[in-house]
Amino acid sequence: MKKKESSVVELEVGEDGVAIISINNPPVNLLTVNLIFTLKDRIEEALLRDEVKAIVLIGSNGKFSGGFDVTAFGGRPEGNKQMKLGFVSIDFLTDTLEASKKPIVAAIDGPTFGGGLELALACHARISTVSAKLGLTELEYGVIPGLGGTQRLPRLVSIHKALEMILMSKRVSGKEALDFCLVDAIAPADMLLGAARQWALDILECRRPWVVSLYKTDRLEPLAEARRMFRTARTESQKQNPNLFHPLLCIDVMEEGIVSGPRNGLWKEAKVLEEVRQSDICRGLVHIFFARYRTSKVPEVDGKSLLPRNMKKVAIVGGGLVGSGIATVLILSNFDVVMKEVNEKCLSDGIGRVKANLQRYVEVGKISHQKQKEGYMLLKGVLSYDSFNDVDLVIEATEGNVYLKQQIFAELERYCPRNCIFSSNNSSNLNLIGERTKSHNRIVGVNFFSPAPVMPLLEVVRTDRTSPQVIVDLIAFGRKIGKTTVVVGNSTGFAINRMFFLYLQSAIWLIEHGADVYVIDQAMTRFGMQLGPFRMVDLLGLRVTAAIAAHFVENFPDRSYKSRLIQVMEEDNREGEPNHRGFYVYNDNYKASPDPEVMKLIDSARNISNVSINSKLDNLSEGDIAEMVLLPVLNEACRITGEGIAYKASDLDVASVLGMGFPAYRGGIIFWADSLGTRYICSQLENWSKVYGELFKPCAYLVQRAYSGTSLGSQVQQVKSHL
Ligand SMILES: C[C@H](O)CC(=O)SCCNC(=O)CCNC(=O)[C@H](O)C(C)(C)COP(=O)(O)OP(=O)(O)OC[C@H]1O[C@@H](n2cnc3c(N)ncnc32)[C@H](O)[C@@H]1OP(=O)(O)O
Repeated sequence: MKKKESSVVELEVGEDGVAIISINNPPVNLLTVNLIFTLKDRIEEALLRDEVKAIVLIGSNGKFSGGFDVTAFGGRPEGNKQMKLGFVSIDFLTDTLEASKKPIVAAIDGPTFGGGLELALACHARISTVSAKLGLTELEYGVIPGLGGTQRLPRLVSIHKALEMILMSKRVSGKEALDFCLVDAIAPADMLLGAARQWALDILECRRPWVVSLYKTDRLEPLAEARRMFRTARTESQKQNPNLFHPLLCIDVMEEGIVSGPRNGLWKEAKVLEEVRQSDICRGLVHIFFARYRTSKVPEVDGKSLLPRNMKKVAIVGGGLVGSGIATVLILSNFDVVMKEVNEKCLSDGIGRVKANLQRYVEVGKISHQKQKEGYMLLKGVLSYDSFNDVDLVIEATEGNVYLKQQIFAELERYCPRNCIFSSNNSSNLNLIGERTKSHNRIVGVNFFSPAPVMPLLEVVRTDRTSPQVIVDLIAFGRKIGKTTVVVGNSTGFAINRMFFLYLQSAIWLIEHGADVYVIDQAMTRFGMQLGPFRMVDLLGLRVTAAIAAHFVENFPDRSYKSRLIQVMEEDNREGEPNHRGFYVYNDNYKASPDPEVMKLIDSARNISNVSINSKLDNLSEGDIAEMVLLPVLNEACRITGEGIAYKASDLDVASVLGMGFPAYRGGIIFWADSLGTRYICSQLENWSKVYGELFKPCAYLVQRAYSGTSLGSQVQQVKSHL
């Protein structure tokens, strides 16, 4: 065998005349402009060499390609190479690779996303392993498939399926891909190369079809139906994300290819890609993509030398709403779970809630009956700590006071193994909770957000004594249960609840001073928040909200706005979603409708607090509302950073997106604020605080950043945590 190597793309010609071209750019074989040009050289070389009859394209180490390196997106194009990116799809993929006179087959294993899958789509056949993961995920980064994916995918799998895959950035397994003809055959990983090789020779010898995806038409729907599908897709996309324009441009590009022919579609794709990759939306989404990776880099925790311990069994103390939600998450991730309660009744209620959660998942098709059955087997209910002798982690999720929690932690120390991690899911001070133990190095906060099975964030709270090993273990634990972990320092409310509280405070302040509940919620969802503040309170439940509020007012009396509204609503028997009455009323399917009665309750709260309506606040624009609600949240985020509770500003971006529903395409609360500028924000808050009071007063950290003209996202000089 003759072998020619380049650092990132290798070419090797076998005795059967099949050239194996292998992408070799660890860890996930990302594509860069340079790599693509090298790949083009290798393919041209193989096409020129007489002994080469056919070509197989593969990725090294069982990973076809994680797609294009998205660091290239979100900024200005740099130099000529970047400028060529959009045109690679025509010069190289279409006119060289797809038009080649020798058959080219993609051998697909592992991640095959974005540009990686687009490379494979331009080949004349695709052989995959069952477990490979394929998808055109570009919309998640604010761009569109730019290497021909908008044109080839509909022609291979139908317009209907392509729209679904591209607009939802849907990832499918090799097995699913075979079912709808995205791949031509499946092979076991150790036989993949051989199967692809044979397939390429079969094409050459006319035993298999030589398919040029770009010109395939047999799977396309008739034109009138296609137009209807594009129209529906536009309407749906606008309904779901009215502020995003790149999905609409993507649909335009797909339609162009169907109506005016694929070559025109390719040119339009190239043009649109250049446009969207420089947009603010792309910048925000790429920022969040990398910020999520950075959350696992925690000061004084060496993630390279410390290996996470394998956790298998978790105990949960408390089977209430929160405890049973956490138990559900863990069971679905195959952990053995021990749930402890204080008496038979509470225990059977707790277990009943977990079972109801699993049953609901079966009904909506999220899990199979088999998985439900396995879930039941993983859960054990207990009334004593006796079966805690082999648990790896305990999560305390009770509603008790600090004294009761101290007692629980003292018991844990008696019954659990020496390496077991003790954690608490609440906003109390961890140093206080662990006071009656000698286990401070393994005490940590593990905060899930409600509803635990749905919310993708895990907040891990570290005290000054929590060991780095515990942090490494919990980051791995978070990954295993499908959550992104943000590690923060120990303080009242930690990070996410502090931001959430301000979201609520500023909104309540506005309605008590004259703004309308539903106008505020609408302004915030139009800004892009997943839920307006009042809809969010209903989802969380008024009882939980009242508890968070009381905690804050007690701990931050000088800057808390002391409203009686939540209390007045509770007295009116409003629990939020749990009893279908809160700021909204809910039908049996939890569809929310405004409730005119709420106005009367707001009036009572105003009377109790002696607040009068300010006519200026009646007529705020949606943009003004968004700023008046969110700048106090940002102010709190600045305090959290300034106090050293958050280690990186970008951690709060991730926390705001995953924990509060802040729009990812605005890059998170800090990234968004930097787009407004610290001087502007500070002067807005200063003006409001003069008229409206302490709630709006900019904190010292923000004032200092505004004064020095430094962005909030730039590296924080690490302030010592106030622990
Ligand atoms: C022009 C084209 O149409 C546009 C495109 O191709 S858009 C890009 C589409 N690609 C994707 O959506 C893939 C995104 N990546 C992933 O889903 C996962 O990384 C993966 C499934 C490929 C691999 O997962 P896994 O093996 O767990 O590795 P993971 O830890 O995630 O990533 C390894 C490193 O690669 C980086 N990385 C992964 N995908 C990247 C990408 N597309 N761009 C830049 N960096 C990327 C990660 O940041 C990480 O860096 P770090 O080690 O410095 O933290």
